[in-house]
Amino acid sequence: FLFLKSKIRGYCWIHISRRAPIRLFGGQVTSWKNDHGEELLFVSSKAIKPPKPFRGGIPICFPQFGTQGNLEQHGFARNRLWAIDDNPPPLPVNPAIKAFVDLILKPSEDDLKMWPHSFEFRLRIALGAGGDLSLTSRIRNTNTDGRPFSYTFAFHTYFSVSDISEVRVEGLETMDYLDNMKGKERFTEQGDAIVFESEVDKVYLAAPSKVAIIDHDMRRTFVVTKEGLPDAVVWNPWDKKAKAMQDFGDSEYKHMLCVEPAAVEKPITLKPGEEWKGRLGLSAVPSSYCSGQLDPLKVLHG
Ligand SMILES: O=P(O)(O)OC[C@H]1O[C@H](O)[C@H](O)[C@@H](O)[C@@H]1O
Repeated sequence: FLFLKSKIRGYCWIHISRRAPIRLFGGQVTSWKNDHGEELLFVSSKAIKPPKPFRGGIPICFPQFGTQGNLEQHGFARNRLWAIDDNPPPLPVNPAIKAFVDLILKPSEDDLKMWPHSFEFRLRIALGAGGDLSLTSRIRNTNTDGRPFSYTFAFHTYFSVSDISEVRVEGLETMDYLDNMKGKERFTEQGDAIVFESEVDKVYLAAPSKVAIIDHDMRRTFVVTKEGLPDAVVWNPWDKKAKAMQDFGDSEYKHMLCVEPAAVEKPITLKPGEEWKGRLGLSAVPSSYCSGQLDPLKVLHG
């Protein structure tokens, strides 16, 4: 089968290959498991029900990332009911894909009052034979008044990690970033891989197409690939902000890390009839870390 549809707690979920449930509210992947049934994405034990955004999995930020505009934080797509797209325009066939589902979001009359642009947002969620997960976004300007529109975007991916203090992110060293905690001021990352000792909220600019999250304790490496999305946001709220968030446990920051392929610094502009495509690829590979034996270049370049 390609996917199953079920109704749990009054709202609709779909499951592809029993390994990745997707919430139609938000078009949001809420779980991704490996062959051993281990959860790879973080979901807060305090995640709340619609109409609030769901804390965990892979929320979609569109048409605005963060507070960069007049809309609600991260835009409205994560707060809308998406539909199953029964007849999506074809995408190039990838033989590694085992199962997929297509979703679609179009603006409601109320959305058009807030953001006066007509669009079709198609999302393909696919599982590969080895358990890899990919999300492909296609956004089309369907304005009939000849007007272009611009937006910012992110796949706000929450990874589950054993202990944030033991995690390293490889691939972003020496990159320029905007620090959301310092009024979006621009800095350059120094030296080594990124480690975590306090709150982090950074937008890495023109980040590489592959980033690795190395979890020593779990002996696992997440490889995040991105296409069409120049930036990568890295976020962990740490203890103080965790306590202030209603839908997040006080100590849950220890077990999560957001690495979010995104288009933040330079908004994407589409003319009527134009379509943009962005892709997120996730794989989780076993890593046997033994004091410095893990070769980051191997992780990043295969
Ligand atoms: O609480 P939310 O609206 O889901 O946002 C959670 C976080 O998302 C991103 O990572 C932003 O860079 C952060 O500034 C924000 O705090």
